[in-house]
Amino acid sequence: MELQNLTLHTDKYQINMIYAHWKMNRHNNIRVFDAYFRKNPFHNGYSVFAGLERIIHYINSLRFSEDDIEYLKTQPENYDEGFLDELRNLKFTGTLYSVMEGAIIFPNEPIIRVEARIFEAQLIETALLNFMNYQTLIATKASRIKQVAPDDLFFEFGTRRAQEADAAIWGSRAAYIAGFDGTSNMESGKRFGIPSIGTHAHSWVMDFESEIEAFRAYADVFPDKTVLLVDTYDTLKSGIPNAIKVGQELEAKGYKLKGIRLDSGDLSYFSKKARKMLDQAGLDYVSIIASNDLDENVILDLKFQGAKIDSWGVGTQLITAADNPSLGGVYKLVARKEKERYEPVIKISGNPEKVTTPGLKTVYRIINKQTNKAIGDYIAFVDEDVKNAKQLNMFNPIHTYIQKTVKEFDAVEILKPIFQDGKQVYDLPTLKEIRTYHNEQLSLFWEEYLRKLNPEHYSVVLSESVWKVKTDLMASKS
Ligand SMILES: Nc1ncnc2c1ncn2[C@@H]1O[C@H](COP(=O)(O)OP(=O)(O)OP(=O)(O)O)[C@@H](O)[C@H]1O
Ligand SMILES: O=P(O)(O)OC[C@H]1O[C@H](OP(=O)(O)OP(=O)(O)O)[C@H](O)[C@@H]1O
Ligand SMILES: O=C(O)c1cccnc1
Repeated sequence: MELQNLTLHTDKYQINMIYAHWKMNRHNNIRVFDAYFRKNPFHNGYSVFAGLERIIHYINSLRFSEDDIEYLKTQPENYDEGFLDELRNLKFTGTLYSVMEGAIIFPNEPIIRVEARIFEAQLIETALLNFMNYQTLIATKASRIKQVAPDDLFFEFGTRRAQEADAAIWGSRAAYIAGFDGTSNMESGKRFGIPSIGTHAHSWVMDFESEIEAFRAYADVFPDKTVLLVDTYDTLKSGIPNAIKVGQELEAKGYKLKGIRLDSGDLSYFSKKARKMLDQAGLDYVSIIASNDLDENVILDLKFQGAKIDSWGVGTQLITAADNPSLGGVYKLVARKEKERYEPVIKISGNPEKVTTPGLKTVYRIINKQTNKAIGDYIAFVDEDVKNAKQLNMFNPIHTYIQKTVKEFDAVEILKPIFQDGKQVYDLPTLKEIRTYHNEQLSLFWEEYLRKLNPEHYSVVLSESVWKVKTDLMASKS
């Protein structure tokens, strides 16, 4: 895949900060940043991580071109020539840990940790958050949608309504990670190997003298792949009867009509009528696909009404995350490396949820050995031995009354090394592997945490050492 250079895809204040660091000769100081978010979107109980592949491509192609440098020269900041030379030589030399795409993740735990020269670590904040926030948001929305009808097929139809091309392309990949089955976007199909699918539009029908001619013509061209859109004129009186006629004609030629698509009106009523009419005509194998501003709530309601729909085309609501259009992921400085020691740093806030958690940390998923289900996530300093601990005190830093001691557990570190000293040490998994990993991850959680309405709160806790450093630092700053 062609790598796109997005080095200037950053906020100006990042460039100005790294310039000021350079002027003060602080730019080589090693710093640690954590990326995390504070609240699940859509009132969901979890989020689904996506965006890592693009972050890896971005970091691997991090280079200021001469064009970029020329642009920087036009800026009123009047950056020194020495700084521009430093930029000319820039590449990522740091270490980056991340959870894997498809992972189930929760608020307030590091999902990406960057340890690098401040010069690099500061520069990449904007793009890294941009990729992580959008793709994780869409994967989470897709997961909610898929969950309401796990045995049905879901197709991503949102390109025309997406916030421009990148969102459409990477959004359809995010949806596929979280369980969608295909996309209408051909570029995503080509780039990522996602199954691409398509029916036809109303314009196809309107371009012929009659609906039946339009259906026949399409079936002639695609005799074994035809899905007919039946709502251009009158769904019950002409659309479905004409589709049945064409289905029977196809049968006579040894083919099978694949499906019909409903795109307006009462989708429950029409689908039940359509199913009956198709079955009575011997076309019980013809599937019914629905579209029209669908989201997880409408689909759930249609399932509840007993709609006879097998496949769902979901566009606008998914690709724009319409009911919660951003994920508020942040990237915070958590430690300064001084002479081989990591000095934890903190950002204080009146809102306890916004106080940062200091130090060089990692995240363990604590799994009950008997049930093989996740109990909670445990944030500890990297040098704490969590895996071999006899017992853990799961102590919630915000809701301090929540405490439990766990004994028979496996601690699985969910942050994985992606770059070590600038070198990529992580082999990119295939999308198939990512989908499998996602499903394995889902199976680690009790359904109480996964349900779409009022899910149980999943515990994300701090080790006692992290909590102590945090409270001591808070006390020292107040
Ligand atoms: N049985 C149903 N129960 C609940 N919601 C439904 C049902 N049937 C359709 N819907 C949803 O109701 C909304 C109907 O929107 P709208 O009134 O704009 O569509 P329409 O008039 O049928 O079609 P269009 O305007 O696209 O020709 C859509 O989001 C659709 O998915
Ligand atoms: O509704 P979405 O979930 O976004 O799914 C994609 C929509 O795009 C197409 O409609 P079109 O662009 O022709 O316009 P329409 O929505 O007015 O039918 C298609 O027929 C779906 O209705
Ligand atoms: O193939 C389809 O039916 C389709 C594709 C994009 C948007 N709406 C429908």
